[in-house]
Amino acid sequence: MKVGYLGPKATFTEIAVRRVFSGIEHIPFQTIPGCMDAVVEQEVDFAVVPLENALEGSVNITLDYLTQEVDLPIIGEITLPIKQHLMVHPANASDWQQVSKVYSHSHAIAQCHKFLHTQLKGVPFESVSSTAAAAKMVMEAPEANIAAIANELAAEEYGLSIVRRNIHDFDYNHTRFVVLAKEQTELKGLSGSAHHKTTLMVTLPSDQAGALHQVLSAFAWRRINLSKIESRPMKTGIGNYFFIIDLEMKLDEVLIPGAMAELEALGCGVKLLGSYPSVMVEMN
Ligand SMILES: O=C(O)C(=O)C[C@]1(C(=O)O)C=C[C@@H](O)C=C1
Repeated sequence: MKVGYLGPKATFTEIAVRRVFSGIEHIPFQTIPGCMDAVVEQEVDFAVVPLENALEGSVNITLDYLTQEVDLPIIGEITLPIKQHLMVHPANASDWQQVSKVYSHSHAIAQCHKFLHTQLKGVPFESVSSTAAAAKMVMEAPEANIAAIANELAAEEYGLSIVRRNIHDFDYNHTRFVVLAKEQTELKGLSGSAHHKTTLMVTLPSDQAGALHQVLSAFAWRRINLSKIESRPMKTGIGNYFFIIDLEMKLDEVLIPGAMAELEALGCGVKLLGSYPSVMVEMN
C-alpha cells in the first residue's frame, strides 16, 4: 500500500500523513494535482491533500481539481495545527535580517503577512510548490542568503537554522487535509473517530429566484448542521458558481438521501463527494 502527498519530504502534508498512515510507503509528489492523478492511475492507493486553512481559507487548486478534473471520494479528514517558522542556512543565521528573499508555499506566506510586513519590510517573497520545497532551496543555496517559511521537521530534514519561531499572524492556525482514494475504503488510522462529515457539491438551476434559500431549507428543516458552504466558479461564465457544502453528519439512509432528492427535485445538480471520519491530530 502507498500514500501520495505534496512533497518533498517534511511538508505539513507529510506530517498529516505520518499521523494517520503507519507501515505503508509515503510517496512525495511535486503538485496537488499530481497526487490526485497518481490515485486515478493507481500509482498510489491514497492521496492526502490540503483543503482549507483557518487563516487563509480554501486551497482552491484542491477544490477545483477534486470537483472538476477527477472523480475520487473523500474517505477521511485530518486537521493539523500549523506552526510556521522562519529558517535560513546555518551559514547565514547571524545576519538573517539581511535576507534577500523569502520563499514558501503561497498559503504559508499568507499566514505570515503581518510578520513579513513588520519584521522584514521590503524584502520580496515568492511562492513555490510547498514549504518543504522552499526549505530545500535554501539548503541548496548557502551563498544566496535567502529564507524559507516552513515547519520544524523541514528545518531538521534540510539542516536549516530556525531564526524566528511561530511567525504565523494568529495563534489558531490549523489546516484541514483530505484523504482521497479510488473507491470508498475504511481507513484504519481514522476508524476510532467519533466525528463524521459528508461533503456535497451542488449546482443551482440557472436564474431561479430563491434557489440557494431553498437548498439551505432542505438541510434546515431536517436539522442537518452545515459546517461550511463555499461557492466556486464553474469556469463557464461570470456569475456561474457551484457550492461545496459540508454536513456535520455521516451519510445515513434517511436524512441526507432525502435532502439530496429534494435538491434534485428543485432542479439542482447534486454530487456526493464523500462521507468520512474526521480527526484532529497533534504536531508531534
Ligand atoms: O507546503 C506545505 O507544507 C503543505 O503541506 C501545503 C500547505 C497548504 O497548501 O496550505 C499545507 C499547510 C499549510 O497551511 C501550508 C501549506
